[in-house]
Amino acid sequence: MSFANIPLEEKQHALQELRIIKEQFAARGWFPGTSGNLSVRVGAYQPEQFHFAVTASGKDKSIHTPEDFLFVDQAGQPAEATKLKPSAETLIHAEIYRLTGCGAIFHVHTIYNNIISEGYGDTGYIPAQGIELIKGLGIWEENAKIQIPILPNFAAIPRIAELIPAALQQDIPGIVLRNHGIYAWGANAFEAKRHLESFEFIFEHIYRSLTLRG
Ligand SMILES: CSCCC(=O)C(=O)COP(=O)(O)O
Ligand SMILES: [Zn+2]
Repeated sequence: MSFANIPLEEKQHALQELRIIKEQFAARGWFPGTSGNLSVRVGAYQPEQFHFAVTASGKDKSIHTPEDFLFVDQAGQPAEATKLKPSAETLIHAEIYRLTGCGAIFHVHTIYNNIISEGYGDTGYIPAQGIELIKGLGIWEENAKIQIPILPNFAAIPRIAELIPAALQQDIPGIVLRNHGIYAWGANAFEAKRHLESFEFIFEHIYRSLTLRG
């Protein structure tokens, strides 16, 4: 489906969803120093052709402006004429969409995801078990044991993107960049938000449990 053929109402709905999520996450302090980026896919999905709305790069995400979002294609290139620059990490979003066909991807930098990803960075994954919010990831198995993948935080985003296919864990809707932040996704914005909140709960739980035990 070409970008022009995607109904205007669907595009406006995606922008409205992003605006609300952006406001909610900003209120939690989840976009320090302009970090973080958000996207919602629009139109039909084929691995080789799709479109999504993404946050513009370098904006203060705690305020709303008419220049907060733009639409890009599967290669991360603007889908229509604009002076806006897509997020510097758009290629990571594009690769996750290509591999999963998901509907929304949210990326935030938090103290907990940074500290925990550094602590387990050499292991390559964050292990978690016995934390109720694992169910928030859609994993309902009793006492499930999960491994959340960690990728190196290369300066070159294409170098990170090319590691994603091998890093993806079936049933784990997230990837962490070491000492950088998390990407969480879902079939739609509601699910991606639930997954992101669940991951962040898990990271804080691990951090506080380790601190308590000394
Ligand atoms: C200012 S934090 C460094 C860049 C980053 O990791 C990030 O999430 C924000 O980049 P964007 O281009 O999406 O504003
Ligand atoms: Zn980032």
